[in-house]
Amino acid sequence: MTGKIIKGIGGFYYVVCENGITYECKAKGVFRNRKIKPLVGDNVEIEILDEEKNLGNIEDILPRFNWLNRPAVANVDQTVIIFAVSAPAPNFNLLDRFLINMEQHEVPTVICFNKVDLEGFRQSEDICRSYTKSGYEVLFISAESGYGIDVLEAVIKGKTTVFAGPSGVGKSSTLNSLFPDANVQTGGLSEKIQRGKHTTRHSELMFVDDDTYIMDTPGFSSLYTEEIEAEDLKLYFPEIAAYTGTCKFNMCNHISEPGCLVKKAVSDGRISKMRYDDYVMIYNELKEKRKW
Ligand SMILES: Nc1nc2c(ncn2[C@@H]2O[C@H](COP(=O)(O)OP(=O)(O)OP(=O)(O)O)[C@@H](O)[C@H]2O)c(=O)[nH]1
Ligand SMILES: [Zn+2]
Repeated sequence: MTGKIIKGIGGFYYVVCENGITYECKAKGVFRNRKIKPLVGDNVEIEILDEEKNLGNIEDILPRFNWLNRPAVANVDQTVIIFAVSAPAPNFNLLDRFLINMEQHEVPTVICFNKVDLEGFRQSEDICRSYTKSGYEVLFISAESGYGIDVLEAVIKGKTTVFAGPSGVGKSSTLNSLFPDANVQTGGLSEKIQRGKHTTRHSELMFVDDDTYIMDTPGFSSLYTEEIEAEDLKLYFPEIAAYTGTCKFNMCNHISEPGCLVKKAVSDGRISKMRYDDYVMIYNELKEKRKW
């Protein structure tokens, strides 16, 4: 039988199968020789050992189409990154770093700006909207008033979505308005939300309905753990990557080379100046790092 790992604790994996039953499994399959560890989100082949107690054994891990380190999860259709338009004001630099990370792992990202009911929205609206120019889907919502929640609901339907966002942006409120009675289906999404910060949290996919799964990630401070070569950074800004091979120099890094079409696009307003400035800042950081 095939199923999906939704949780892994202490050597046990919880696998939801096509029949809707969750089996508690150990991993003793042949894949162990291949030195891969099962991840939450993995689609697996299981052998059922005990129908009554719902026990099984993971026999094989089906190929992954992507995976993330933090949170550790495989086969992610998308991430929804939540920021507030105000209170707290969006940290666009943090957003850009998050987006790089997702591009690196080839996980599509939907950017969701919450708290549009607040006055402060006017100050950040234009920059928030400019992310569509970078190629991202941008949603505006208010968990408080319910504005846009239906659109977000449609975005996550039938997909496996990782929710991320810095503290205080209203991620929990958003999840609660999406799934007001989630604990019925997920075995305690709202309970989980209320448990707060002091509980050790492990990655866990929550089954919403047919083919719809979500994962809530607590905070995301340790973003920049993976190595990137400065010269590869341009690949992870979609609006910059679009210019690959078009500048005067084929290997142009779009920093200070003559005949750079990216710099021209920035001065013409086709590429966001703020995004480009973040690109240059991070590029220089990566260059500096290499000297050490
Ligand atoms: N005005 C307004 N306030 C909101 C909205 N959504 C959430 N808030 C408020 O923002 C604060 C933070 O909301 P939470 O849902 O706890 O935020 P969180 O992102 O889960 O924060 P952490 O628990 O720290 O990770 C709370 O006081 C909420 O009432 C919204 O759409 N509009
Ligand atoms: Zn260039």
